[in-house]
Amino acid sequence: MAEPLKVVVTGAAGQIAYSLLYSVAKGDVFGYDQSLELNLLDITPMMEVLNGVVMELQDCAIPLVKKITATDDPNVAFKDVNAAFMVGAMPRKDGMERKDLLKANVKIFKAQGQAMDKVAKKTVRVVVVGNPANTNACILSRYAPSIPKENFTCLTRLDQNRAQAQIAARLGVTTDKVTNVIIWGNHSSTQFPDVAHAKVELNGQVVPVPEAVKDDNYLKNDFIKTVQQRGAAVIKARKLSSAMSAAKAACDHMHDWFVGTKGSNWVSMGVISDGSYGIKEGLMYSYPVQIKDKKWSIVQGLSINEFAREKLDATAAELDEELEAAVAECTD
Ligand SMILES: NC(=O)c1ccc[n+]([C@@H]2O[C@H](COP(=O)([O-])OP(=O)(O)OC[C@H]3O[C@@H](n4cnc5c(N)ncnc54)[C@H](O)[C@@H]3O)[C@@H](O)[C@H]2O)c1
Ligand SMILES: O=C(O)C[C@H](O)C(=O)O
Repeated sequence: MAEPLKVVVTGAAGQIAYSLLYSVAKGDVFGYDQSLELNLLDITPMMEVLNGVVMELQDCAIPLVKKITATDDPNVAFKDVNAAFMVGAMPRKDGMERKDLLKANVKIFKAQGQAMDKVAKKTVRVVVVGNPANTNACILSRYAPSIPKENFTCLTRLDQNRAQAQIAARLGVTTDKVTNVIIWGNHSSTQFPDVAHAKVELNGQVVPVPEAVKDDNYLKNDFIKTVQQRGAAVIKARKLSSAMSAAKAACDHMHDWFVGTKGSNWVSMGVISDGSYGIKEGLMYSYPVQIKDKKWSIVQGLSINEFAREKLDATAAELDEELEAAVAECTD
């Protein structure tokens, strides 16, 4: 068996982590023959709860898990880690937008970036889940300058999974038949779920999603709104934000980063913009990416019509504003 991989989960006593830790521990993300050392970080008042999570993980009796370290010290949690799931942050309540969390959460990512910079492996691969995820990831990266910017990403896979599931249900197929849906921009209500380049396998034939759906009005209106508002709909119903689906998406994201994408398929990830598709450099923007040898690259050359252009720019403008506010918040 390969050397153990060191994985940190922050917010480990919270609700997303409760699903996430089980999936990671049993091998869904890094492989069923990859042993693991799990570092669990939460804040001091949550240490008793976290201890309960550790007991449950032990009681799962999963042979892949070689060691579990529960701590409230980021310098211990991030020490030599290969992969980081950055979940620890306050979730929004009914009626809030995710950017309303900026004030409460962004400083967590500043402090954790500083710790990561000191003690994490320079090859660590990081996915930020805590909201506002894109901007938190940007701040985390800024405060960990010794780690390449490409190693910081944020989660928009939940939005992709939601979009894929909506299209699959509409066409009466399973979700695996729908590929190459794109989430552009911010993990917020300005995100642009785009199926212009998506494909679906229908009766053994692969066809473009717009051709299969045959309802442009639905794709330009209800479909987009449903995906944009899905997080809020879950909060309204559950009185808690999505957790099982968020954990599954975080696992999908990290799995594909480590294992790679298949053939001409792509997935959506928030990554640092290099100016592709006219988006300002330095924003943490969700793009379609392909992954090989644990390196992502933005899919180039997709046609962007006027409708899409407007949406790509609107979500970029929101990210720009958020980042400005976050930087101001972090300047003491
Ligand atoms: N990007 C996405 O797709 C997505 C999806 C769902 C939820 N989220 C976000 O994920 C975050 C976590 O959601 P949840 O439902 O698990 O919340 P939760 O409140 O159940 O758990 C959050 C945990 O983080 C801990 N925490 C707070 N500050 C911390 C710090 N400085 N260091 C370490 N841990 C800290 C809390 O003590 C708590 O245990 C929220 O911000 C939520 O909005 C993002
Ligand atoms: O909507 C939220 O605030 C939680 C999460 O970001 C989601 O998309 O479900």
